[in-house]
Amino acid sequence: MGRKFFVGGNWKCNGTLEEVKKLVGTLNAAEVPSEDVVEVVVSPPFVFLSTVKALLRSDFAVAAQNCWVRKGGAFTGEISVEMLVNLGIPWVILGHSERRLLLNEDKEFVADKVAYALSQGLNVIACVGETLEQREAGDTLNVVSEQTKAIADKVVNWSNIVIAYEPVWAIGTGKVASPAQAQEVHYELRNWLNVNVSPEVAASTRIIYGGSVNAGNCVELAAQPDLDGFLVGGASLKAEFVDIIKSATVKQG
Ligand SMILES: O=C(CO)COP(=O)(O)O
Repeated sequence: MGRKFFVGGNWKCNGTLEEVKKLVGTLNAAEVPSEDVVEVVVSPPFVFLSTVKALLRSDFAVAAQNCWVRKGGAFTGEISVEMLVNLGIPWVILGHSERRLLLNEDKEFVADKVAYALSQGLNVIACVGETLEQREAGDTLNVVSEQTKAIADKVVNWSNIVIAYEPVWAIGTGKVASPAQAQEVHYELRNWLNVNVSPEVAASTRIIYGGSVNAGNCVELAAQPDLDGFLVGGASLKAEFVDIIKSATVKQG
């Protein structure tokens, strides 16, 4: 199947220039498994992207946290896909629940962004996930399938997409999904891809987990068969992120 373990660090709206440089220094000094074993991508706020790209070790890549939905132009405050391509930024995170919920990005808008970013050569970390209310109503699988379907309806080539399953109730709350809860949704998402896209896409697409991942819970999560890595928030701002990267070796044994 060849799904290389993927660890993303989503720095969200955090950090000063000094803090960002210090964090990059920590990452650069870290001993981690080789690029054959794990793909590492960190996502600083837009204003620090160039600095991080210039200073970061060459085996780690950078991602933007958002982009405009179509070609750039008269869209005050937005950052275009073309600009990211121009700066050599290879990845973008799209559809994060903080943008879906706080900035009212609906699934069609997210899917349009994914399709446009891919069309211009970016790799996309596409986030899906249910709220606590939706989980308690038994709607988890419906919600994540609908979010994935919106993307699948607009995307032909899946080779540059990583899906991040991030249950909203687990983000920044310290309430991590149990390994079994995560595995169940990852399995169902892969099954959805199998039935609705193709067996090849289901087998090759990485589905990573996000929501209160830390050094203490990453190994058990990483051991789940349909979990191909992590999208880490809070812990990606700390040296602990290195331990999370190292959990990739769980897949080797
Ligand atoms: O939203 C997340 C990553 O995109 C997860 O955030 P936390 O790891 O802080 O829960």
